[in-house]
Amino acid sequence: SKKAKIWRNGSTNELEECHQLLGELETHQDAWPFLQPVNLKTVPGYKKIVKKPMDFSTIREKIINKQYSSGEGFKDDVNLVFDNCERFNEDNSEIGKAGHIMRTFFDKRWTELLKRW
Ligand SMILES: Oc1ccc2c(c1)N[C@H](O)CC2
Repeated sequence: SKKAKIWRNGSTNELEECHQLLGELETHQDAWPFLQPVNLKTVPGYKKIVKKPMDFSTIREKIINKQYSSGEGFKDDVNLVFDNCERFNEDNSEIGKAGHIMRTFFDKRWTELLKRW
């Protein structure tokens, strides 16, 4: 829920399950556009167009540094990766297609996790 400021039932295994799911995202064959931050110095327009850059390595750092107060914050950052991708890339481009595949994969796994919590 929006107001949740702690992990549901306070269990640490939710945080571990987000960390495991992140591993599945990082090892997916279509993850390559999302593994590292976009280089704002070399990609024309990206810094202006994408207000909140996000990538899987940044999400990993945030988990490790306990910067998520809820599973929702983790989910929001993963969705931010895919929303940024849609903003900057044509749907039928290689990176645009990878973003749609990765979003579909994440949505399914996230739904499965929510059913278990
Ligand atoms: O042609 C290009 C070149 C660089 C990038 C993209 C497309 N899309 C990524 O979202 C951001 C980086």
